[in-house]
Amino acid sequence: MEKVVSMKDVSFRRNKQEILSGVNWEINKDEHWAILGLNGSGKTSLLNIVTGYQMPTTGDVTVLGRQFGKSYIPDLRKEIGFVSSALERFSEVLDYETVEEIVVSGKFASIGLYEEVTEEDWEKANTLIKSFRLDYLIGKRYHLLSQGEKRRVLIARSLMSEPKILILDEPCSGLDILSREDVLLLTKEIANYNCHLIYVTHHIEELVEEISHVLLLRDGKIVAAGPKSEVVTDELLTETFGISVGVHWEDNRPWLSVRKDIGWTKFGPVETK
Ligand SMILES: Nc1ncnc2c1ncn2[C@@H]1O[C@H](COP(=O)(O)OP(=O)(O)OP(=O)(O)O)[C@@H](O)[C@H]1O
Repeated sequence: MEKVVSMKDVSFRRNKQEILSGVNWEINKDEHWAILGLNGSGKTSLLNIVTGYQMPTTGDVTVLGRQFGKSYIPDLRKEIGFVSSALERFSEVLDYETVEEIVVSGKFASIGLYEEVTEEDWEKANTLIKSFRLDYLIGKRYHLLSQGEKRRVLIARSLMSEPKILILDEPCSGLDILSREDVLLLTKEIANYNCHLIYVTHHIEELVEEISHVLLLRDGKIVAAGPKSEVVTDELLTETFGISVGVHWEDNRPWLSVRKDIGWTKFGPVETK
């Protein structure tokens, strides 16, 4: 069966720095992944390779049936949706557009409305707006939305082009608990849109039920990659984050606590028992 993403022995070097090394990773059909790792662990670099924005220094990469080095990569990008807080930096372009204009413009995978929009496009945008429970915002301009509403609108927009992979890069960063839960509820909807989710976060409590698999990254190397229940463990997360942590599960959702038996100084861990 064709893999959604396949990486074999991938490395990525810049200025003699080994940013990624020995990366072997596969996403199969119907899997939804989360990527966790400290700042600077290589998450963005890994995603830049998946989207074809950066070529690996060594190794083989195939994404959605396109083998890097042998396929035309710009076509691939049309099949990958990407939502990150970086998009909000373009907000002056979006500011005076209405919620429905922003969602429908996702058809062109560009910011703003530049091409002709058909009746069918509007219908599709309206369906997305309804299923993402954004209808109460119809007619409202982007700059008037709360941070959480902006994220949800951008996620709805990203599905207009029917991507086969959707990357959400820290979609809940900076949100309060209520807005975070609203965004997390959307992951259920996204799973119905026939696309494969890659969800980047620093917080394991965002690994909701729909996330089936997890990749842990530390210093550019994979600590573990596989089914969520096998990867989200005390030992593997402690290794990934470099601080002693414990996981507990509530309603199939993991939560993290820092363990008291180990204290931290600037020189590293010390026993406190
Ligand atoms: N093009 C590049 N040239 C030089 N160094 C780079 C380049 N891209 C990334 N790096 C370095 O590689 C390391 C990994 O960066 P990356 O942005 O992939 O980490 P990250 O896990 O996404 O971090 P964060 O959680 O802070 O976003 C960092 O030390 C970064 O400075």
